[in-house]
Amino acid sequence: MGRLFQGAVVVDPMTGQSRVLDLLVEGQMIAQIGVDLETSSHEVIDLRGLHVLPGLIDPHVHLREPGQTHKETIETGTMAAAAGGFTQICCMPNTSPIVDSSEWVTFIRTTADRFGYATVHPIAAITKGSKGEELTDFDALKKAGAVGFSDDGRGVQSARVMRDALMAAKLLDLPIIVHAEDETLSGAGCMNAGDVAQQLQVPGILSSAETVMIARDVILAQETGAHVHMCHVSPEAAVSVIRYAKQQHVHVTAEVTPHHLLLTDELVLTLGAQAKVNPPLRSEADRAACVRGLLDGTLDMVATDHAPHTEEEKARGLVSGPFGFVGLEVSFPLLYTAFVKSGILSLEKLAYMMSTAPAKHFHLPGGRIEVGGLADFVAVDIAHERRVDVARFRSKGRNTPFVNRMLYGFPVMTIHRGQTVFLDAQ
Ligand SMILES: NC(=O)N[C@@H](CC(=O)O)C(=O)O
Ligand SMILES: [Zn+2]
Repeated sequence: MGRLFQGAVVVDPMTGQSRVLDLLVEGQMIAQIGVDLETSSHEVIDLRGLHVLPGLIDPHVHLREPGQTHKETIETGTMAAAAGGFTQICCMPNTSPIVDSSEWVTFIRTTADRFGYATVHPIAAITKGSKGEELTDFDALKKAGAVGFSDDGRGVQSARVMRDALMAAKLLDLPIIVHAEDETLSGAGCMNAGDVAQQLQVPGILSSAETVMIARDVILAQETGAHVHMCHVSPEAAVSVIRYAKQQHVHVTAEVTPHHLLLTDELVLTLGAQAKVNPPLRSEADRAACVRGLLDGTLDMVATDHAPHTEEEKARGLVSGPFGFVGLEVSFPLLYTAFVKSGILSLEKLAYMMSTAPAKHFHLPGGRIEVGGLADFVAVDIAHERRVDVARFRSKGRNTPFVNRMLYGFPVMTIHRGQTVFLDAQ
């Protein structure tokens, strides 16, 4: 007996076409896809009125375990992923301790598998302790399951260390995942350098702090032939540098977050620390450039940069509170409502950028719905509007500037390897 998911509009990011189809799931796999599949010997799940997308894949999540379990755990973070329609996530190594040894890579994978809400692909540190000095053992980390290397949370300040990392990663065919930040330029800033920071008389973070590092690293990627992936791109000039590098056939990919696509530093005036994130929310010109970059393929994929913090930590305020927003449980509805419902982007293209593209560029399974493929998919409701209700989050974090927004496209059911890992109770 299989499970027959009946009557949803199945979104195909590969062909750009969507139609009403039934999906038969047997075990962890999709056994059949077709119109009016035979039902008699199966459990039937009625999905009429919903859209089914390949399980979303997030290349940039902070799960906070080991060491910061007051902010999030592997269990709560993967529950949040399931609630947001994500069946696979890549997690960043800036935990306590830093994930710079194969033991921690194995710990994260096995812990996530034990809960089973989503598949977690650890990203291991580039340098020991993410101190920017000595490379970690890339070979051992890859063998333990790391899908790439990053010192995210900090930039690798030394060009020599970055070049050595690119050479080592290239030998293993894995990406170096760049948090682009020159600390001599970002300094002690707490928001974008600009009119709003001046008005509030708080230290700013220059756009150049990000763009010079992106420029440096595409040059190093060109010279070494390695794959460099740019995290959470935010300034207009950085989008231009990446566009130019792609024209020069540099192996560069890039991600953009919902907040950099939708918000600007004006929001700091009303939300203060709730609008504090790194890289910071930037100007309207930067935001619009990120949207153009996503539409023309310069920016390949969406990342939530889910970065949970407690209310007490955020309450320390704009200057001393931590950077970051939670994102797993709001990202799909945010982008569906802002770009698909308004007609700027097709649903198939959004599914491509939130599932197929990360699978392709990080060499992960999934990213499509096909016979013989993993039964990883999400059913979303695009017909009804709902409020972002942080009290219902699975994440321990409530720190989102999108609180109380009315959105379409919330996930209703998430299937991970054939199992129902999220079902909306409403
Ligand atoms: N993005 C953030 O504002 N914060 C991230 C670090 C990071 O992704 O750079 C965090 O770990 O809290
Ligand atoms: Zn980062």
